[in-house]
Amino acid sequence: MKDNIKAQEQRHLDLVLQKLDERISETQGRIDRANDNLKEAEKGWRDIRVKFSDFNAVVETGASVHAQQQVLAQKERDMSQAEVQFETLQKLRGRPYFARIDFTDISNQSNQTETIYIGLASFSDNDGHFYVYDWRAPISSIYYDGGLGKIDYQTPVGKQTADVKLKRQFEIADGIILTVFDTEEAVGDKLLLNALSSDSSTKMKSIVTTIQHEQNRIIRDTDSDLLFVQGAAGSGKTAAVLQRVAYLLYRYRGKITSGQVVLFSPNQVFNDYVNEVLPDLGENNMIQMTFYQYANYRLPKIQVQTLAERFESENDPESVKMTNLKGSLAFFKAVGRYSQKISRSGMSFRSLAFRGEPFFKSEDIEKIYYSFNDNYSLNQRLEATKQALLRKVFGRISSEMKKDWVDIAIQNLQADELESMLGDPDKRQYESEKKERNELARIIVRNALKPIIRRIRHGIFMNPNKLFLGFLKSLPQLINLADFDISDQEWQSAFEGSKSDLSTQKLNLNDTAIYLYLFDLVNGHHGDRTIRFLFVDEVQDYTAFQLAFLKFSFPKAKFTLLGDLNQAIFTRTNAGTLQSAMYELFDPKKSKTIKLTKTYRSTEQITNFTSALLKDSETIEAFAREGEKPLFRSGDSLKNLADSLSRNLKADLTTAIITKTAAQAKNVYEELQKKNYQATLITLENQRLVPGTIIIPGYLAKGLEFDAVILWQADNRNYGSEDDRELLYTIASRAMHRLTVLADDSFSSLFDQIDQQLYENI
Ligand SMILES: Nc1ncnc2c1ncn2[C@@H]1O[C@H](COP(=O)(O)OP(=O)(O)OP(=O)(O)O)[C@@H](O)[C@H]1O
Repeated sequence: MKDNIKAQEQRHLDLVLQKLDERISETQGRIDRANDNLKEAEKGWRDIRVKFSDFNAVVETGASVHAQQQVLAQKERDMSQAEVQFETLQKLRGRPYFARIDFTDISNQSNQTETIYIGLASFSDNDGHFYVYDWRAPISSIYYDGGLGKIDYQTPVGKQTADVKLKRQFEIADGIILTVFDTEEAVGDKLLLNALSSDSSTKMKSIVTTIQHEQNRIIRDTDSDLLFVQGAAGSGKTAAVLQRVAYLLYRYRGKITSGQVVLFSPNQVFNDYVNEVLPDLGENNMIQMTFYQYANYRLPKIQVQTLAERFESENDPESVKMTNLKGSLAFFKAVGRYSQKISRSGMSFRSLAFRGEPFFKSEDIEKIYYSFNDNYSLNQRLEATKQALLRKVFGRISSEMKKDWVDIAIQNLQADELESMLGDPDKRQYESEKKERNELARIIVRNALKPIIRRIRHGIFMNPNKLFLGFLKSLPQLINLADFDISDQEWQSAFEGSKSDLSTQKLNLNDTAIYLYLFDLVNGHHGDRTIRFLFVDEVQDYTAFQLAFLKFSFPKAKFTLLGDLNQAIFTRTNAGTLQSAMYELFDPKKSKTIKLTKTYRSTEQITNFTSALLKDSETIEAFAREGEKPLFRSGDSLKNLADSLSRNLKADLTTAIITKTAAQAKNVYEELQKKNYQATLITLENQRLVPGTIIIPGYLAKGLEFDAVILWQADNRNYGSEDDRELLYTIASRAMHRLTVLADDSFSSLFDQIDQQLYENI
């Protein structure tokens, strides 16, 4: 019976492949024709006569150039459409579909059973018969959402119901059906187990064939302005979010592009790790950056604290208490209040000099700034000040022209300078020498004034550093510090820290967000309104302030925040606080939280162990995939490391040795080199993952996964305080198949709470 089904399905597959082949050769023909057309069109340039003899000739030339450009653009569009289609067809050729569903559409009240096949993209013939449905099509949702029987699915015109009679899954390779199985579940565990048992790779893979019901809710959500996803390590948050981007680009095709979607990721190594998923799904990558990159791009002249500095600096200027304050929504609001105060007084200015002399003193600019109507917004005030200053600058031109420095400048002019100012000497016609001198003087003065004009136009007469420090200084009047358990003295010393940082053009990450927000408010910036969807991965490492600032900076974007509150290695954010802060910023009616409790990355043994490491953790359910218990090995770490590495090598696993700091990683690397052991050291964000053994500090391993993880020197020296628990959990949960914990002597007491049955001590 089963063979019979397989044979029938193979016949159907052969038919689809034949249709695909036909379409591929048709498309190849279109590409060839489009190519010929393009070449032909390019020849059109030769027919354009460039004429500048009179005005009409110039207009005529311009019109022909424009027409030629239009023709070329159209041909290029034809060409690239054909190429995109060709690529999609080629992808389908390898594996046209992965599932089949038979159902009756209850909403239609028709009793006819329909059969659809689901794959990476839609494929239909010219009569509109669909051989394959895109996994993102509304109807495809029923594949992910349930077993057999009645299932609702959302379409752009509302909810529909289908009665599912058959769900069939396929494994296909090179045009041959390897396995067929019918299932009554949403996505059969067998298929999922196959997907999860495979080896890790340096690039994340797509999960379209095995998306789980809860993940599908995340992927297809279009109602929420704020979608908050809380999920344990390895529960597929990142995977879901990447499929979500692909889904949104499909759902809003023609309305949004990948350039209107931004993903804030934990570090650049991670950016590199995930950057093939969307192209594999036939979509372009969204914009991806870290918060540090964004801040750095906004403040090119200031050295923003890097990830390594933030994690490794021994004398971290910001205590947890201070981060709680500076990262709070209350602080964010205080910046807003301060900026309103600024419309009455307190703005800081810098003098503008001209030829070494003050042109505008800061007090003069201040007087102008506050001379306008009280109800001017900060933006209007700034614009009005710019206009007033520019008027004064232009008003100075004629008096400046009479000055001696101008005469000297004229006398020193070289012939070529003179020519570039006044044009060809043979064609110059001035009534008098005086007129010629005046013309030269005007040009010289205008040129000399250019820098000051530019500074005025760019608002460089404001002093953002002073403004920022002024704000910090007056904070005790804006916020009750005691609510954050901070004394005036502690605040004063934090203020001194920020002041001294700024004197060397540096800012820590808390201060950066504050500085930028205040700067944007006083400059009347309203953020980037083109971005429609914004994702923040590892949101637990952000403060409420940073998130509120992102909302301010991308006011038209719908937010999807993904986090695991058990992995808060930077902020030690309290779960509830971050979530409730976000609910305060968005309309609660348009906000949703989805929890993912099942984890997929690690074997059941590893997940049980890592969950036991947590205190008051959210529910974590392991996916049933068998493996070894984690191994604890104490004694000579280097010897144990070599043993563990060779064991993993025998099992064909790639291994990450994860240390606490970059310095330790470097040390391990040097030791391995002495033993001629091949490994790659990753200590900088801009490095890429490579196959084989890697050595990496924990904070750069965020969001990544490896076949095997060796946790380096997991003793009390490295992980001695409660604050290290999240980091330890984050590192251990990177392991897919095997976890080894090493310590020279005794293990960190953070492991004490774990039932000894859950690991093996050797
Ligand atoms: N539905 C699924 N089908 C197949 N594989 C899945 C599925 N969901 C998740 N995975 C796999 O599980 C692993 C972990 O997923 P992912 O990295 O998205 O988790 P995460 O929640 O972002 O984890 P972390 O918070 O630890 O970074 C990945 O290898 C991913 O491909």
